[in-house]
Amino acid sequence: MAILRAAHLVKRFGAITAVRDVSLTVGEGEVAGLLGPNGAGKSTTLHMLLGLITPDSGSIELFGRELARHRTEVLSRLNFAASYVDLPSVLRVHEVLDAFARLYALRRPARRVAEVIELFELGPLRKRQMMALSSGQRTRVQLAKAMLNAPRLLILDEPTANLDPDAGDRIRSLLTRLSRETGGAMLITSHNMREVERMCDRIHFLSGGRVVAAGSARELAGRYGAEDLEEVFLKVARG
Ligand SMILES: Nc1ncnc2c1ncn2[C@@H]1O[C@H](COP(=O)(O)OP(=O)(O)OP(=O)(O)O)[C@@H](O)[C@H]1O
Repeated sequence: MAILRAAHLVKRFGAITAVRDVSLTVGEGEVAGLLGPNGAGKSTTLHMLLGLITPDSGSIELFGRELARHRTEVLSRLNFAASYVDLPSVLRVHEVLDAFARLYALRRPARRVAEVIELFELGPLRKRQMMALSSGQRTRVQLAKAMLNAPRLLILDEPTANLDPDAGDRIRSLLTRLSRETGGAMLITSHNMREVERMCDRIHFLSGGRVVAAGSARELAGRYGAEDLEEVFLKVARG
């Protein structure tokens, strides 16, 4: 079953058409990638899928229900993390997680907070203020917050941006393990082609606000006569 089905999304900001025609599906347990050059419309697409902005046209179905008509219900089954979203800097790690656990109206908030602290190895940091964390540590808190409600779809906008290769590699391993263990689907944007090759079952390539190619990394490389996804990216981005 498709967890997410978006069809012919369009979004304009005044004279700018950020998204012209984006259709994509994400299946149960699938890790899907959204790739494309700067300004291709990736974040705008994610923000429509999250109900943060409304498409000018097109449709979004999550878990078989229309987002526009079942907003509260479907949004409670997904979560989001992005490198550009800051969590309150004066709060301590456990306070941030406690606050979101309550916001999500979890049945056993304290227990779930303890579980994600363990999962993301945040125990030694739980009393640290957010402002005193490194980028890699902050990313782990973002992901812990995003896993609080055990989402069936986790949407990640550049989850490893700003991380050094070691921290990025740890986060990728963790996300891969999470998707395998929980069976939850993920939709990820990234400019790191090796990350996408390693993590994503299926890739949607955006350019100029349109999906111009979709398939696995291997299928795309074959279709474009390319060695790897990096070469596919260059061929697609340069038309
Ligand atoms: N709120 C807004 N108002 C006006 N234009 C916007 C707005 N948000 C996005 N845009 C424009 O829409 C286009 C798509 O932007 P978007 O952020 O979706 O691209 P992106 O693929 O996520 O890029 P990047 O890889 O740089 O993050 C860009 O031309 C951008 O300038």
